Amino acid sequence: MASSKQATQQSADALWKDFSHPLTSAQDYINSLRGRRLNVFFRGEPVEEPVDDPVIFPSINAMAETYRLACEQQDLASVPVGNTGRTSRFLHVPVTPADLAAKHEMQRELGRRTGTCFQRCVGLDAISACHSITFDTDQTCGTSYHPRFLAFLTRAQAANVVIGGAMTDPKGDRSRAPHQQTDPDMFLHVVRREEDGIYVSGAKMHQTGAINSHWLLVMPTMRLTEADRDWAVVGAVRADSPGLTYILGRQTNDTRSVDGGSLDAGNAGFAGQEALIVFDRVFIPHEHVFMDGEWQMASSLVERFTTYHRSSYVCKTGLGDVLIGAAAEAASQNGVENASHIRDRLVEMTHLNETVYSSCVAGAYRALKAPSGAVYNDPMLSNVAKHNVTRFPFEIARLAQDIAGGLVATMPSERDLLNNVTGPLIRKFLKGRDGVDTVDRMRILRLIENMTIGRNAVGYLTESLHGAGSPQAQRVQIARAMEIESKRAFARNLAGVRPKAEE
Ligand SMILES: Cc1cc2nc3c(=O)[nH]c(=O)nc-3n(C[C@H](O)[C@H](O)[C@H](O)COP(=O)(O)OP(=O)(O)OC[C@H]3O[C@@H](n4cnc5c(N)ncnc54)[C@H](O)[C@@H]3O)c2cc1C
Repeated sequence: MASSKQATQQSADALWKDFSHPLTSAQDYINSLRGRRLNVFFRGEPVEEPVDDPVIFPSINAMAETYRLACEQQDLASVPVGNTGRTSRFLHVPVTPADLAAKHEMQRELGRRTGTCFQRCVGLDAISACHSITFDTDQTCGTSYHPRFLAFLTRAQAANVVIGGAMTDPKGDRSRAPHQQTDPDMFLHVVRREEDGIYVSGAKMHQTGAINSHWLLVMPTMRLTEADRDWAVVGAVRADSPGLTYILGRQTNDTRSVDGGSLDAGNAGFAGQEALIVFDRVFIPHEHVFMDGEWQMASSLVERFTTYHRSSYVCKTGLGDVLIGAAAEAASQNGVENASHIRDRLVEMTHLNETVYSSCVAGAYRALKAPSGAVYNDPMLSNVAKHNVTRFPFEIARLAQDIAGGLVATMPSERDLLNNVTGPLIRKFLKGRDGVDTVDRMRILRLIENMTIGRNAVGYLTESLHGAGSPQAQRVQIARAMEIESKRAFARNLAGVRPKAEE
């Protein structure tokens, strides 16, 4: 599948030549995705131009919203760069607690504006982790990755591009290390080293915004041993590199986007995107390699990335704001908004949503500083935040469905609404309280369906569960940091239990 050596072995300078003008608007960004001839498959067919595909476009539009927000609220979603310009906050490595807090405010706002995964956080958290870990690697191993990484980041900021964070490998038999797998491609690995760079093969799973990105930053997915040296690889790959194949994930009800109309999609404007990315001998020039063989640094990288990324799930509170609003609207349309148990459910939803927010933001203000100068969220609070996210959106979704009623799952289609026979019947029998347009009621119910069992439930629920690591991954980190011995000492002290030595 790989093209000729000449075609694939491009220098870093050559790889950046298409990015000489910064992307300053949503339209610039959308245009930049055209004509890339990516090797993309969706529902068994190659996709010629993803931008023109009606099922894929809402996911592109969600990413584009990060550019729109940067134009509309400059201070929230962009930062100064160079002497005069600005770049996206998604390309800014936080260096103060206030930076981290601002990032979280931006993420919540984008959640509110899109009601889905806007896909740009993984890349931000990947560059943030690489900033400090390349620095630490250079100190520990005598390498020179950090200056290389800074050079890459400076170019990315100047061009204001989208970077995808590619960590999760297929992993095959989960009880085995990479070198123990029957198929070495179960984890992305170096298959050849040459004077100018390296070639990598394998795959990355569940890649958010994969074909909406300009660059992919590949990283190991777990702690490695010395025997896993070839799997210890970090590097930046252009998303249109030869040797890459993208197989897009299917999302519930995704083809409602081609049914016509805008009602049945629930959220016609925005959607998330995940893909399986297959790497077949993809070339990375040395300038874009930020780890090659330093297996002992893999666990630090994974831990640093997940510390950032687990707090990035603050975005789900923006989605929560939308869903709580939709539930309140549905209650009002049904004439029950003043019922005490309905109000109580809205309070409960808000309490859960703000609990997630508070742990993310508290972790930002209790940030720690890495030797590279980057700051990262308090690890305990970040793990607690993400662990809350593995649960609370599911409860918020349950309460939204409770308030919405069964119609959220049994409602006829927009075409039935347009049909001469069924349309009048639907308008009559799906009516709520007087003064509420039946179609408005249907729209709100479809939005609740979209976020709780439809296309954007991928982003609101399953991603909340598994993204940045499944729940057990957080429990392991919480167990490591919970300092149970000092807590026992507090208890013994108050209870008057003498320390062993005194006995
Ligand atoms: C919507 C979505 C978007 C995502 N976006 C990205 C992205 O942009 N970039 C990226 O890199 N990743 C992404 N991910 C991947 C995410 O990080 C993984 O889904 C997560 O780490 C879990 O890995 P897995 O899906 O392979 O599940 P598994 O690892 O198979 O986990 C399934 C279950 O098995 C258990 N388990 C796993 N390994 C072991 C073991 N060794 N011993 C005992 N139990 C085990 C887990 O605790 C879990 O309960 C995304 C995931 C989703 C759902």
